[in-house]
Amino acid sequence: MTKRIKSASKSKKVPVNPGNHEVYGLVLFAVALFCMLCIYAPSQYTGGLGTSVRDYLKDNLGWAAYAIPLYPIVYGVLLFMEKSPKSISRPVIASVILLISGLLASNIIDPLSGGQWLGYLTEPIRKSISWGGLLLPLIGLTLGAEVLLLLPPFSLLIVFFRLVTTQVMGLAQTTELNSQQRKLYSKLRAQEQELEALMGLYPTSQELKVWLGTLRKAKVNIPDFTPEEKLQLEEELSNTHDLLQDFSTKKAHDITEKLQEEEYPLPELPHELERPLRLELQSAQLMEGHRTQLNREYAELLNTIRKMNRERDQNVKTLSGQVKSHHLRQVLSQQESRLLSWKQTSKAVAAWQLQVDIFLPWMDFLVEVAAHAQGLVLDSELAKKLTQNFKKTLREIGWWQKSLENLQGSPAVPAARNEVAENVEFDLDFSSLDFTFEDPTPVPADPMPAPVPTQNRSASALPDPDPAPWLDPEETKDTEASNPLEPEQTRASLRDPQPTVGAIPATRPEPDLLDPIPNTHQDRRILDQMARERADLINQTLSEFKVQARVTDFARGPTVTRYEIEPAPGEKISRISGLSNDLARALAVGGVRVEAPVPGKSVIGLEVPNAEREPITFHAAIASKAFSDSKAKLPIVLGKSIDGEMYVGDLARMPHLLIAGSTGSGKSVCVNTLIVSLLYRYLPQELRFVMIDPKMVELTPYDGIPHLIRPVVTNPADAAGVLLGTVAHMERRYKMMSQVGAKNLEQYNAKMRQIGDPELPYMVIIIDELADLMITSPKEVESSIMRLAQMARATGMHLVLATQRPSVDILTSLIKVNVPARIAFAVSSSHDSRTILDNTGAERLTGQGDMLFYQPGLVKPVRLQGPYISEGETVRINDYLRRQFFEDWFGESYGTDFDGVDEAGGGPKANGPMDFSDPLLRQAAEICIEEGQGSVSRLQRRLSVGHARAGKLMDMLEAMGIVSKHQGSKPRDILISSADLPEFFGK
Ligand SMILES: Nc1ncnc2c1ncn2[C@@H]1O[C@H](COP(=O)(O)OP(=O)(O)OP(=O)(O)O)[C@@H](O)[C@H]1O
Repeated sequence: MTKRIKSASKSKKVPVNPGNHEVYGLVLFAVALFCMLCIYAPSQYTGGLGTSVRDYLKDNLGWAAYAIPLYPIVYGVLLFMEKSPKSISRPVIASVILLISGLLASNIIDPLSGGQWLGYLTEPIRKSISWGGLLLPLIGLTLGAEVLLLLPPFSLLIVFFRLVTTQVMGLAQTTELNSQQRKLYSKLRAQEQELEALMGLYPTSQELKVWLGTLRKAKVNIPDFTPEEKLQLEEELSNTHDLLQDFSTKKAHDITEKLQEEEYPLPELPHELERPLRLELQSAQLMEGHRTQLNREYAELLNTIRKMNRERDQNVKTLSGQVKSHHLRQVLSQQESRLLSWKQTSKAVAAWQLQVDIFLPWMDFLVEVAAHAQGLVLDSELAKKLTQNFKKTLREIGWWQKSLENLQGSPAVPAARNEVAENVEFDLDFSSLDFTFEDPTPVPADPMPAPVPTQNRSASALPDPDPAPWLDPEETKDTEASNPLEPEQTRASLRDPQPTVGAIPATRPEPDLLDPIPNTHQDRRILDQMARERADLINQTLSEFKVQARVTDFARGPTVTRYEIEPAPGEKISRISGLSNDLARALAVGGVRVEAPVPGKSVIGLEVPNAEREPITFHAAIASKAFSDSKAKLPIVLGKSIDGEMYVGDLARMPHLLIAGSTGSGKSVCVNTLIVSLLYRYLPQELRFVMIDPKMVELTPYDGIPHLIRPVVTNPADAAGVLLGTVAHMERRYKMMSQVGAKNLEQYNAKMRQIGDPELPYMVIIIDELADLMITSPKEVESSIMRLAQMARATGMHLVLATQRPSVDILTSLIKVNVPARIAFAVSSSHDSRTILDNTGAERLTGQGDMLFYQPGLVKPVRLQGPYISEGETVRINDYLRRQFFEDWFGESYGTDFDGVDEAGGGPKANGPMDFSDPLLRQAAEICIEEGQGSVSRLQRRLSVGHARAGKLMDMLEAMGIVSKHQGSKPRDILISSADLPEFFGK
């Protein structure tokens, strides 16, 4: 026995005193438990010391703090079981190397995400060589892996470099080819890439496999080909090109058939739901909020379904031309995500329908309640129940109808409602009421107000396909009468109405093209009461967690209410922010955001989503004093803050803006409000847009408006060329400015005014979905954006970039550094929020235009609710603008700068397809001959057509050889006489 013990103690080298190993093991275990508690558990379980330890570890070690408890656990277990810690030394060392390398990498990518300790080391590296610093952690990671896998040090790196060398050698071989071989080679490579892309889409296709195999074989043998073989290969390549084209066309045809089967029916809005509940009942006010909400949800569903339909139509269009693999890929992936999102949308439609069915009977019921003298008591009780649990009460209509039936026989004269409503006690014992009245003398209910058709608009009689959900047609009269926006303009338009068709001179659009400002009836008393109840709940939760703080005030914003919490002296802010999830649970909301401290105050802000949002319409936003009195050079409406202030930004000062957020969070609406803000301020002579919209749905409605210097670019492949053209135009502006000694656009234009020469307009370049461009041609796009972002400000050119993919490969550090103003909409993670704002917070936003806006000069991002502009409103404004004509000196002189460069590097691209069957073509030629010069603006005026169509007519006349090419600011020459016209157009 003694022998056995001896030999055992020999084989297991115990590092500690044999008697104490269990104690040491338990101590380590306790340390691990303490660390786990501090790091993983909410702060109320850890106390002051725990919170300090957690803060210390997290601040200094970043995310690696989560791994810390693992080490004492592992060592504790080993000691307890009397095992030698040496047995795990290799994995432990490897894990430490890997952790440190990971921390270094994350600090280089996202400063301080890996904690302050390593931050001191990585900061100088990051500053001097930026992402180049990733080499260091890369070496560390390979070392860690080598230790773990028992490989000799640096062996992985050596293998990697061997691989690279082989590739480079291969590349060197291709450079040895002569120029003819190279040409052949590059053709072959292009076809190979197209084939590979198609193989990716159709991996089972045998024909593609065979073609690809043949091509690859030929590629290898090119250097040994005789001249005859080369000729043969060229022929084969052209055959394969045709075969590939046929293949893609056939696939496009198959997909189109499927696209045509896709159906997304629009739900119907019951007309009862359009009528507001105008009853002086507390419960009716709550129900009215629900009705508005249902309308809003309906509008959202409609919007989503319309978008899907539009995208499907756009897909069909894409596949109708010459189809390449990237078209197929784009359409297939959009189709896939559309089908997925239809699954969700159809569920949402069904849920909405169910809610409507539950709600509709209440509308008649409330009318009956209002008509009854005793109804006010019922109303007060109903309001109480609704405030307590809205959804549950909504489902109990049967019970309430029965209660009303019991009131039959009461005198049916409506009482003085307001008085009673104020005097009724909310905790009345409803069950004690006697409902058995005799001699019923029912009085007809208050007639429900019938909807009044929206006022005729002076400029467009188009029905609004997507009215603002909260719009009440009956309010049109009141709101328009009380609309403070430019009353003279409105009156002038009434005196001298614009014709509804035909060309009109360029003027700023009038506010009456927008939907009327809705009159949202929200009872402040009820809202304040609800806010006070929530403040009590917050106080209660804070004291349950023994946090010494209390709510001192609140401010109700359009989307969230900010409760101002004052901590007692010595109380840590981190304790309150650590409770955000518990507070959200206590308040029964999805999430709350803590702003610590509120700028300018010594309190902590707790932002809690409102049960009912206050809609901010674009009309109301531009009618605000903030917009009408704005001295900004390029004023853009941003939204309303929690304090009720309307924020109007100045794009000229930003000087470029980045908008990012997850899908459906409100980016497109924001981009629209931004564009329309500028359209309301500037004529096309003063401001021009370049719009790039690879998604093909968001900006295409603006096609044809005179402010566009070229049609909206929808093909990502063209976008890089257009951006290059825009950079070239910026350089041209610099030259023009230096010739007259101007430092910026304002100085240049002032000089031009003095000598009576035309001024240069501001330019705003909008890219809606940067990700699509960055994927197609990342280098070209990034470098053009960089050049514009760094230099364009002085020339009056400004960028607006929008993306739904806030990842570091899209929002590269170069782009972020040069685009300092940011709008973040709701995102799914704090990591995304950091990528956009370099700060967390956007993950707590509630969607639907709820945003954080930041620009240099602000202490921290401001939370705003963006204004809503409906599709119908944008359509009306665009239709109005499309009819405008003006002397387009700028477009005729410099329009081709923005045409982009075609793929072969040749000349500028044409602005969309030419339609030689345009019935106005001959008339356009006659006008030019008659006037002895070719001018787009003259065509616009004389033919009463929009700028885009006149421009196309002129392009066609140029292509036919009737007018000369454009020559700077001079009108085009006429190259034929009227006697030659029959040659072109027949007798
Ligand atoms: N400012 C706003 N006020 C009220 N509702 C809004 C606002 N902005 C957006 N919404 C609602 O959110 C929906 C989605 O908005 P939007 O289409 O702008 O999202 P998105 O981020 O552009 O999505 P996607 O990237 O999929 O196009 C809209 O249909 C609208 O109902």
